Amino acid sequence: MNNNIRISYPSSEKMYMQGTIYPDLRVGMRRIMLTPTVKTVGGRRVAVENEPVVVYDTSGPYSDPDVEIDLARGLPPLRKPWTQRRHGTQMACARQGIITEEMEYVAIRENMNCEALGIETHITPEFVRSEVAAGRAVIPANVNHPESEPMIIGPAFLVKINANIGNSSSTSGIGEEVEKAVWSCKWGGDTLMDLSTGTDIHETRERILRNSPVPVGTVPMYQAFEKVGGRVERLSWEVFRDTLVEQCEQGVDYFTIHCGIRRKNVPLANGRLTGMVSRGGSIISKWCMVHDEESFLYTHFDNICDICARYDAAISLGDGLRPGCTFDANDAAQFAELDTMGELVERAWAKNVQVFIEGPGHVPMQKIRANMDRQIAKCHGAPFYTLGPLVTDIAPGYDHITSAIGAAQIGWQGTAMLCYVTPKEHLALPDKEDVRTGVVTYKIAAHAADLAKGHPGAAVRDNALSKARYEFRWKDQFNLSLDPERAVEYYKTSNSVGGKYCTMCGPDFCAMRISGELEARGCDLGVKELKGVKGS
Ligand SMILES: C[C@H]1O[C@@H](n2cnc3c(N)ncnc32)[C@H](O)[C@@H]1O
Ligand SMILES: Cc1ncc(COP(=O)(O)O)c(N)n1
Ligand code: SF4
Ligand SMILES: [Zn+2]
Repeated sequence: MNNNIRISYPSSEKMYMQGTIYPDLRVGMRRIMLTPTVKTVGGRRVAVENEPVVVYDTSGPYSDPDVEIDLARGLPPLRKPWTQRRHGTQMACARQGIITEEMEYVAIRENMNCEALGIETHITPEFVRSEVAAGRAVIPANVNHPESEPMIIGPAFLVKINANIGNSSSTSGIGEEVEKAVWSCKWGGDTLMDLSTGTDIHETRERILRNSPVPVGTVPMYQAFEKVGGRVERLSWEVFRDTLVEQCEQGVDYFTIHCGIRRKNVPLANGRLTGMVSRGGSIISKWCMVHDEESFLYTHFDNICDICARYDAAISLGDGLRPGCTFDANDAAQFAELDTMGELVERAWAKNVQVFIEGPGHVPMQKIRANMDRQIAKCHGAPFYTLGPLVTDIAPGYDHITSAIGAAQIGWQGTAMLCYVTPKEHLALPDKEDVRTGVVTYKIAAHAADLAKGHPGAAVRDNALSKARYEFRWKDQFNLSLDPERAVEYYKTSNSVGGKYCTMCGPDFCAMRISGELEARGCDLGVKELKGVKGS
């Protein structure tokens, strides 16, 4: 294993913001340093400073040069002192009116440096508490995953993205999976799901958890199924329960469990074009049919909640009957399951267990809204977490894009977390480079949704980048971008750094240059001082 794993970003510094309720809190952020704007005023060249831009940072201690990284030992246990003095789940605390360390942490994190910029925000620690109390937001934070930096999933907050990693029976080792995990954090992944189904499932998860600064989710059914040698008839509540406890002990922050599948609803998927595409969903459906019994995930739901409550693990109600093609979208099977999930939400809340709802899948654009509306109508305000959705089926190799189109739309409509899809979807197990592409693609979808929703301060980075672009501050444009390495690589394919144009139009046709010259001659084109972008 490469023990020197580090994350760095060009012209960026790690910075920390302090807590108020809890002055010991240090909330990590990234500050991007910019070069000055050079103007000619009255024949003299003057340099006007551009303020650094502060951005949300998922890279944890990996980007802090003062923290020693040792993958064999794992990250520092940030949350340990907090969880040791606490009794009860985040939801239990919230309902008692207690603002936990995690709640103040996420409030600071979501606002970035809005206060310094004079941008108003609705996000206060008390607001976070009230959203968690109402079940409208989830802070996935297993007491046994102290390495994780708190984050929040809810429609009133920044839209989050999840990256799926993990091995399959055919490929990849533990070192590779840890590398993918850290890589996802570098590019902006907010949570990770370890979906391993191959060898060393327990040890792979252990190494990911100990080195993950973001919450980790799993589908415990995969390991339970592996334990019974892939023989559905041998599966039982007991095997599942023991697996769930094992993973809770390790520190898994949220579990995808397909509790919404009822035996009576399984046949609804029969007439579909692509049947069932959920692994967990197909396994539990087969169990129901083989045993001719109701699903033990449904009948034991309260037991599942009791286990999760002991560790403050959250439940992600898995969409086992999600449509696997646009033709099957919004059918009776899918919506029967969604309605069942709505029933289960209140039972989780009765035990102070945080819960969110998984959604599809493959959905053409005109059918996306009905998914969000029905989730809102039936699930009592619990956050929605969707896979894409992919808006067409005809682009294998480009399904990060077919799905990001749907993800941006459903994110704007109120979905709280978007599960990424990589270019390898439907084709092969993604590698490290696919993780980067998937994460950056989903950052685009999530950020587009944040802008459209008007999240406080979301536009600061866009405006700073646009200003840099207009002023031909190329390095600032690259450094402010989601993938600076890619931007500079493309620029260099046919430019030498620094010109007042690029090879797209060439010097004579560069509209931005012509426009800039007009302005310099005194034609005011109306660009005003931008909030949060000083030095205009
Ligand atoms: C539910 C989603 O999870 C993805 N998925 C399943 N297993 C893995 C894995 N090991 N790595 C990455 N993605 C995975 C599938 O491609 C599907 O889109
Ligand atoms: C958003 C999301 N991520 C992961 C899964 C689990 O996969 P599966 O349902 O295939 O077991 C899921 N159902 N939804
Ligand atoms: S991605 Fe591949 S292995 Fe998974 S369901 Fe589709 S065809 Fe089967
Ligand atoms: Zn698919």
